[in-house]
Amino acid sequence: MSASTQRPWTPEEFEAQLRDKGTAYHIHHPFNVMLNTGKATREQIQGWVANRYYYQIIIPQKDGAVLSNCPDREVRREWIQRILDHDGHGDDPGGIEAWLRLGQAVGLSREEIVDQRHVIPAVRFACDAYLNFCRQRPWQESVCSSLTELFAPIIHKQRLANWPEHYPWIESDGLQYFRNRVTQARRDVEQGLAVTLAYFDTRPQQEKALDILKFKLDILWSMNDAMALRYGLEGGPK
Ligand SMILES: O=C(O)c1cc(C(=O)O)c2c(n1)C(=O)C(=O)c1cc(C(=O)O)[nH]c1-2
Repeated sequence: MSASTQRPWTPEEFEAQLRDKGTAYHIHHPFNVMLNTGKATREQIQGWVANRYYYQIIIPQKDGAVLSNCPDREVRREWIQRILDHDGHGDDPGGIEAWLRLGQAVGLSREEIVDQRHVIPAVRFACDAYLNFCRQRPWQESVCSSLTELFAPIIHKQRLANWPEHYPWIESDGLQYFRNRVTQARRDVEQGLAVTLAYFDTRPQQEKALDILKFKLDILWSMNDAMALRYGLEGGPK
């Protein structure tokens, strides 16, 4: 039976299908496994932090794109929080600043992170693909593409659990970004899931949502591929 004639999945089934995609999350990428099992060198950690900075600065830009495409005031009222989380507001310096502190804690200068001298072209292309997708697609599709965050609390918790043990030279304050994200990501996912489960309501639409999530998983995966190529893997290429 083709997808077009099949009954839609129930919200529970659909959510389970989305969660199943977690097998392709970058938590399983050899470069991330190396980082989170204590096998990375100082240079590899620095390379990861400097490159991931580019993802960090793209995120609020893509959230601005979602806002600009969304005519629903109720959604915008919640979504705008994501920009505040990353850019900061009032006394809260925000996630990008927290990332810069992480960079300094791993031994990078603020300047060399901000001027993006370490950002690998393929990492830039991958992040830009995410931004361009969110600029061009209906806002609900962009919301769906944010759902890799379903799997993010685990990866942040893994870092918080393993880095202090394996990399005691990184000051604990530097890990604040990850602490903040555990709760922020859970809240983001609640909103993102509600929109996605409501909007993609036929089987072909639901299948499309799975493809969108895979596209985003591929962005994160290819960033890791690029970093593995540049900085190497423990024990050589895999
Ligand atoms: O460290 C990670 O592995 C990781 C992954 C992801 C993700 O799954 O997209 C995000 C983040 N971190 C993150 O910190 C973050 O703020 C974030 C926002 C988004 C998004 O797509 O809107 N993803 C992620």
